[in-house]
Amino acid sequence: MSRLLSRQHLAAVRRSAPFACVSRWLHTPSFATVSPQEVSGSSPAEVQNFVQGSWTASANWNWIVDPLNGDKFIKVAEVQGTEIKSFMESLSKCPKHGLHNPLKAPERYLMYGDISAKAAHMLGQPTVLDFFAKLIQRVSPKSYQQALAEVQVSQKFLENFCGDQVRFLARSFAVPGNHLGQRSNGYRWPYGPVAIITPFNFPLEIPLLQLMGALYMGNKPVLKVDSKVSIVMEQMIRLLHDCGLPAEDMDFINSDGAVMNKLLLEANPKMTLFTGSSRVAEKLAADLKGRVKLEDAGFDWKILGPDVQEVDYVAWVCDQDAYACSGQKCSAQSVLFMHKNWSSSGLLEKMKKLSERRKLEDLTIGPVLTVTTEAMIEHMNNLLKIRGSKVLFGGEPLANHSIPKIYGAMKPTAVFVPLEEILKSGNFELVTKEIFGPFQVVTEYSEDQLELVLEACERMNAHLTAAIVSNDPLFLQDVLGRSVNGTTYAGIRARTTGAPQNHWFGPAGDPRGAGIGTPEAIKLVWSCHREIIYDVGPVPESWALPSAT
Ligand SMILES: NC(=O)c1ccc[n+]([C@@H]2O[C@H](COP(=O)([O-])OP(=O)(O)OC[C@H]3O[C@@H](n4cnc5c(N)ncnc54)[C@H](O)[C@@H]3O)[C@@H](O)[C@H]2O)c1
Ligand SMILES: O=C(O)[C@@H]1CCC=N1
Repeated sequence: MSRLLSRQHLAAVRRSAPFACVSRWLHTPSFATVSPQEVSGSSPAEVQNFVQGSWTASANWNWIVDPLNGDKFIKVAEVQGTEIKSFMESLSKCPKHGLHNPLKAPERYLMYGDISAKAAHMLGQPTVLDFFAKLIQRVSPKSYQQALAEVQVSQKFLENFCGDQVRFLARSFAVPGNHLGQRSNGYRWPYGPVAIITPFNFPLEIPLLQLMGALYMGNKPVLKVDSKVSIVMEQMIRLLHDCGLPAEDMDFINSDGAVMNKLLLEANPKMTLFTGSSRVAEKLAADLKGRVKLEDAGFDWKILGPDVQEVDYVAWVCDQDAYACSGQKCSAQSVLFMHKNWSSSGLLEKMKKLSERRKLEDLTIGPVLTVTTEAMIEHMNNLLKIRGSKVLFGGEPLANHSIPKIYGAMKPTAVFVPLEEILKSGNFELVTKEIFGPFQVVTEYSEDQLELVLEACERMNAHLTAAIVSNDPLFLQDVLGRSVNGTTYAGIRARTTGAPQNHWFGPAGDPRGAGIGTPEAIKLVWSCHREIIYDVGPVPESWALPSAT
């Protein structure tokens, strides 16, 4: 039973387990209480909560089923509505001026630089990289390379904020005043008690980068990750504790959406970072009276320009952008606007061939955790009712698998819809609906239809990632100047996915838009501006009481 075990118990398990199991446990990192290879229906894992410095269970266990075979393989102690009091108390212990700020406990900025350095070193160990990559694969099935890349981005992020880089996030500025003794200082100030809510598809990267950003700026966060994948962050929190993260600095809650909603309404965090669907994002924005930053849905576009070149490479990037992680990236290529010059280039045939390479055995195609096969087929059939539409490839369920029916299992699919049809008001909402699975819409445009393409992009509601695949500088300049997506790649190698830690990732065009991972994102999301005006005198000897004004 690879349960959540105390260190002593773990040592006993390692002593008593059969050699093969021992060898696996021997390669399990010291902080770990689960083994990715062990977790299964016959050896289920447990996930607990962490509140006010202690790991806790709950009266309610929510069983998570293995996305590959439906076995109950993880049980999560999901906090019930009657059990949120300790989380509320914990958040209430943090004042609005935070656990630290530029004028209070500044040594904590240095502490977090040290924690980042230690965590970066530990996460960079090959066995630890592999541990998290495999654990991610178990709960959010993606290819090993995709899972490893998520861990590597997280590790590089931690490297980025070693040493003085955390205190540099709180860099302030001074402006001279009108008279001696007066000056104004601009500071980045924490919010204090905050909340972080993250989805299932990046079990480590999104929660970790947002958690550390919140802590760096002096906040006290309660973190909630989708229960389907929260085992990953539970293990990462253990790693962070081993690297010096103070036990009282953050809480970790497992719950369903409704209980988390209740906690937010009753604990009143001063800021909530939400990453997930637009439906929930808009609800929370209303419930929390705007005290949110959102990374919500992505309906991400790619425009191929008139200059056809590097067709094999472009086809490969299109395949990766649309179908890696079975299309379950907020940055996934959802619609491809192909200039007509590409129609005779063989691009679509190459994309079809690449999609057919994908197989369940290596998880280059796999379970879809929030859209069923039936829902994807229904969406496809609705698109096929549009005049001139057709399936380019895919369009069928995966075969020969044991993926439970609560999850989707679909071949990589592309549906062609004529551009003029897309723009018709009766079709636009349907065509631009985000399908969080291996599904994309393809269309083409002629030289004189770029305006229609840009109209389509303007009418979309989500402006997360985009790609303009061209090396024509005037074309790039024109499209970039008349679009808004917050993370836009431009050039013949442009992609929509795989954002690393070294550039902004987030939507644009929405004042509630969040970002992740960069200094700009951390400061924008996890701090606010505070101006302190010093006016210490001396009062001039000649001063006399002026008339009232
Ligand atoms: N912008 C980004 O960076 C980004 C990244 C990943 C996923 N996403 C989006 O997330 C969606 C897929 O994830 P999903 O279907 O799990 O999203 P979801 O909104 O259903 O769930 C996201 C998280 O919110 C929690 N939640 C649900 N209802 C809640 C409520 N009322 N109050 C508080 N918390 C609640 C869930 O338990 C989960 O932890 C897609 O739309 C995708 O585009 C966006
Ligand atoms: O490329 C992506 O979709 C991920 C999500 C958050 C940052 N990068």
